[in-house]
Amino acid sequence: MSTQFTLSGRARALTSSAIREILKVTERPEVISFAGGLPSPATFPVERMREATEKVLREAPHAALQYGPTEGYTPLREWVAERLGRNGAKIPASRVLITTGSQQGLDLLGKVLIDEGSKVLVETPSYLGALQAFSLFAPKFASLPSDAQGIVTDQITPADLEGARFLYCLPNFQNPTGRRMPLERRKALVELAARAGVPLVEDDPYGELSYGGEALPSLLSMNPDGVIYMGSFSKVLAPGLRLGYVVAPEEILGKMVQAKQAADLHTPSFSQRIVHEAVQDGFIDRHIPSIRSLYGAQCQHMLAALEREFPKEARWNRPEGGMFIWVELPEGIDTGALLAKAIERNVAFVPGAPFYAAEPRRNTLRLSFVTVPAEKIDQGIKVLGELLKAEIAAL
Ligand SMILES: Cc1ncc(COP(=O)(O)O)c(CN[C@@H](CCCC(=O)O)C(=O)O)c1O
Repeated sequence: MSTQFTLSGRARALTSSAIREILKVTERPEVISFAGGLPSPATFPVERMREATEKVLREAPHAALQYGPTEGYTPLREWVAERLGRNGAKIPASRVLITTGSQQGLDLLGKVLIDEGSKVLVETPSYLGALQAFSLFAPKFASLPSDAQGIVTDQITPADLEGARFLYCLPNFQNPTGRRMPLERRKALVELAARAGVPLVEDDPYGELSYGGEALPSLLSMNPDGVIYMGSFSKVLAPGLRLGYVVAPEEILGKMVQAKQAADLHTPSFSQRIVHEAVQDGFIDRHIPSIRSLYGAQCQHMLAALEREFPKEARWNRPEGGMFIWVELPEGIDTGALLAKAIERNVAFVPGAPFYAAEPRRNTLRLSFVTVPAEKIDQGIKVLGELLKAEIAAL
């Protein structure tokens, strides 16, 4: 009798991350990948991390290799709270939970806030990793009207907000569109959500990657008791550390801690202590300008290549920070089918459809401009331009 595995209904409903699936293909060195939001390896502070690792193993080896508290390494929680405080959000360290990447924060939020059929408000489009994490709990997504500046707050009605468990948004350099929500809309969104009693979930892994260096106030800073904030070390240090954090009012955070206990007990002590050591003495503030400068140059390089190589019918944004350019093509173009042809020519991107909770616009695609060097951007965009011109000619 062969072993019979019976999948749970939840497992049967699981789908793969389009980004993760494409990344399997892009491991071939000849592939020029604009797919994953993988930070440029040139930004990884290798020497700093080596020194921090050696210091941690010299000064606190047993604590670094031992189990630790689910909430996280207290000095790191305090560092996060202090840094957010300098950016205008006065919150106690007791509201900070260190997570295994901010992606785990999305999973924990789903576990704690979503029942089957719960109404969850999202942007149009939104981060596919969040849609995937939340979908595990079978919510009823409601996509909010959005434009080049994010959620169109003056089109939100009380009926939109009625009964929503939370509203998930990315005000800074949004994934996948690269857009940034202006101050007036941030204030309006916080006001609308507070009046309706709907929690805001502010996902902010790219907040410090503004090319101009200036920052707009976080939603968290405007209403700490009504906003759950998520941050990450992935884009300002390195994603392989798998270190992120969630900031939430104590009642919710306590439930996320319980959910995390059941998931992984705690975030690796080793990573937390190394990162805490690495970020001392203002290292992050000295390090981030070099990332902004590189990504700003990469962005300008890709924009020039798009102007040069893409068909005149294509439209795209001009981001002021972050890692992504969002391309819209004529109706009838299916970027899912286009990806297969692009991969045959060793170029990869993420088709737009998986970023939509409903009514996917298949004539869209996301390009990450930070991961490959400038000359590869030229080569890859030239190939995509040729493929797009052929597709449009065949419409
Ligand atoms: C809005 C938003 N929220 C959370 C995450 C997860 O970042 P971490 O877990 O903190 O590394 C991300 C990272 N997303 C990247 C990386 C995904 C990498 C991958 O799936 O391999 C992307 O969209 O390509 C994000 O953009």
